[in-house]
Amino acid sequence: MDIVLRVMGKTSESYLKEGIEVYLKRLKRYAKYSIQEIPDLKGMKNRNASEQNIAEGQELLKTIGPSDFLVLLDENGKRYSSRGFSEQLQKWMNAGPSTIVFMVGGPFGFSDEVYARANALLSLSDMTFSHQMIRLFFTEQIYRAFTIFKNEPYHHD
Ligand SMILES: C[S@@+](CC[C@H](N)C(=O)[O-])C[C@H]1O[C@@H](n2cnc3c(N)ncnc32)[C@H](O)[C@@H]1O
Repeated sequence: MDIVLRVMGKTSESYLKEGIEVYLKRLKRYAKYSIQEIPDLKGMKNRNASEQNIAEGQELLKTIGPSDFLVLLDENGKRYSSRGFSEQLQKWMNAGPSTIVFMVGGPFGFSDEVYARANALLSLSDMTFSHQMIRLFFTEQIYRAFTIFKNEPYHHD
């Protein structure tokens, strides 16, 4: 099974790239996890928030297969402890989709069409993070979730 974090645009900051690489390397022994960057859309500066959301949403939805399990990262989604997330991830995996896609929204979040396709909404905090930083925080949480499944001494309650 593949676990994918799908995001709009490249990871721009080297300090984030470096941190993400650390966790991608560590994750190799546990899961088929990757970060897929969808190229930024051109001409967005002249569009209002709702137009941007709709255009980005259409791009994001093109990348979702009919049997993909889609989880949106969203401040208003369900919050878990790291241990709770680890259990929930295992349940989603046990349900047997070939791919679980976690998706990060753009500067204005997601369009209604994307919300309508989502299978679940996941919040990492009540605070809002940049769409760049969330890539690192989420990747570390995925690593943490796998070390919890495996009972390895990374997470301490
Ligand atoms: C800058 S935020 C945009 C959020 C903004 N509230 C909106 O909807 O207009 C960009 C993206 O980062 C992700 N994100 C930021 N903070 C988050 C959090 N606390 N939990 C989960 N995802 C978050 C979400 O995918 C969000 O769509």
